Amino acid sequence: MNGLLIGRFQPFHLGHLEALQFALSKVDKLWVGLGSSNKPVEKENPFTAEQRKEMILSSIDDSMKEKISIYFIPDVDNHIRWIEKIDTIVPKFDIIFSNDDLTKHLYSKRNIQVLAIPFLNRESLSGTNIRDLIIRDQKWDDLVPNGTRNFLEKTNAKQHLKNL
Ligand SMILES: Nc1ncnc2c1ncn2[C@@H]1O[C@H](COP(=O)(O)OP(=O)(O)OP(=O)(O)O)[C@@H](O)[C@H]1O
Ligand SMILES: NC(=O)c1ccc[n+]([C@@H]2O[C@H](COP(=O)(O)O)[C@@H](O)[C@H]2O)c1
Repeated sequence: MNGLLIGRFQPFHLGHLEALQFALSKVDKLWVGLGSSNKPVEKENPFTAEQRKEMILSSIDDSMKEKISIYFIPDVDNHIRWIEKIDTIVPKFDIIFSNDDLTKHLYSKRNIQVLAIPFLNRESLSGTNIRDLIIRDQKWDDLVPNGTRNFLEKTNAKQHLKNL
């Protein structure tokens, strides 16, 4: 069985890692969709799709890499066209992993199971919170995997975020 999990991963954090592990406990192959791949870099979307892919690949081990493929999913002005667009980008899948009501609704008319993802420590583990901690010079590095931490440090993400 194949599954799809779409997220923004701005940046890829330990909650996202847990979400991928949860999804992989249900499917053999997981397509990870990097949402808003066509959005310009801005405060809420500070990292490009290529950079988010780098964070994910440097944060997961080889056995996970074998089961995951990453795809770029652009935003589209119409939701129906968005899921049609996804069909042209990712291979067939049986399950979509999402906590988003709109995504659940969009796929409810198809023969695709929608599974909710259990949240891990959601108060701390959200992209919004981590971006905010980085900007405010607060401790954030224990909320992300090593791959993401190294990426954010080497690219001087603090300054980048402050400049947006
Ligand atoms: N703490 C968490 N534990 C488990 N799953 C999570 C957690 N945070 C996000 N997810 C899931 O990961 C997927 C991608 O989420 P997304 O990229 O929107 O992250 P986010 O941290 O909520 O982002 P932001 O705060 O920037 O909106 C979604 O399915 C979301 O439900
Ligand atoms: N019409 C659209 O382009 C459309 C609809 C729903 C979600 N998305 C994208 O999917 C990604 C994940 O969204 P949620 O965090 O709302 O599940 C985001 O990048 C979001 O922009 C796009």
